[in-house]
Amino acid sequence: MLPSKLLYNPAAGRQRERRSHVVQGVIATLRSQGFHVESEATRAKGSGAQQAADAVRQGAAAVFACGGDGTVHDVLQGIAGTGASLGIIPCGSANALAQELRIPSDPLRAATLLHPQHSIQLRTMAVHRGDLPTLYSLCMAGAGPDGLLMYRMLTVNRGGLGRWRYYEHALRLFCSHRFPKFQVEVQQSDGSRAEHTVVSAMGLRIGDLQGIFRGIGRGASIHDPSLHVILVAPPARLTLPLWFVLAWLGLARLHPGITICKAQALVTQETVPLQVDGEWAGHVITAVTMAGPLQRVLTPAPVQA
Ligand SMILES: Nc1ncnc2c1ncn2[C@@H]1O[C@H](COP(=O)(O)OP(=O)(O)OP(=O)(O)O)[C@@H](O)[C@H]1O
Repeated sequence: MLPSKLLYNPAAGRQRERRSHVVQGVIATLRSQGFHVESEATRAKGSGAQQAADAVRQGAAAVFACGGDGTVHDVLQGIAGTGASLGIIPCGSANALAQELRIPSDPLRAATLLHPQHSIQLRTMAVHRGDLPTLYSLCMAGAGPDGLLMYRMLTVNRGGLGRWRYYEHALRLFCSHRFPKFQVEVQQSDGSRAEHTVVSAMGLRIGDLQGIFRGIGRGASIHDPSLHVILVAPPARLTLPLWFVLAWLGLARLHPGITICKAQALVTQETVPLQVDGEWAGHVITAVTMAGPLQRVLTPAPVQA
């Protein structure tokens, strides 16, 4: 039996009143499959990182994040580099990483497919933020409008409306805000470096950001050892909506103001509003690299990395 901890976010997703019932079912299933698992609710926003680190210190060899991408993000901060495996039980309104790994969106069904011997090693992104602690990610980091959106969302009661709250606030932000341009340096896989003036810069590991942002990540993959970089040139009023529409149609590469490339690092030359995995990460000078630690992740079936 693999000593494990399941951290569930009582504030994630919908059907929160059923969460403890679902969690009990998930635990029973995981136990029957070889995980000696104990559960604990996350205590507050971001607390999953410390709780996951404590679980590993107390002997957990796997930590399950039961929630959405935000809960996975929190747990990863606590276990990256420790050797503990990450398990994902989707219960959020956005479960993009689970989907990328072909983990079913139904939590009980997901639990039935996870076994201690089924896992892959994935390289994490390291997101350096000046004096702030480095963050690790398996999903995405974005500087510019998406960072600002996550800052705005800090004060919003999401009230179980899930993604619709994001869409509403994204629209409001676009209508009310001027997005300043900033300089980024892209270090490409062949060692070359290029500077760009942009209004938005993203480093992605997943191809489907779900919902109306679905098309934006097309071409990115968690199994790709390099970073999928998307840069959007000014003027924001023109290039951002055109990007959105063309991405929706699967034609983002036709956008004259968009650069899409594979890279090893993406560095901003000035402070920018930053989001990592859909979480506000500060107004910082940022360096996103593919040099984070390898992370073992439980998957439904053995997959060639
Ligand atoms: N006990 C808690 N109380 C309040 N917030 C929490 C708690 N535990 C975790 N969180 C925070 O909840 C946020 C959302 O978590 P998550 O992404 O897992 O759910 P979600 O329903 O997909 O999220 P959302 O729709 O709000 O993006 C994260 O910022 C996480 O840190």
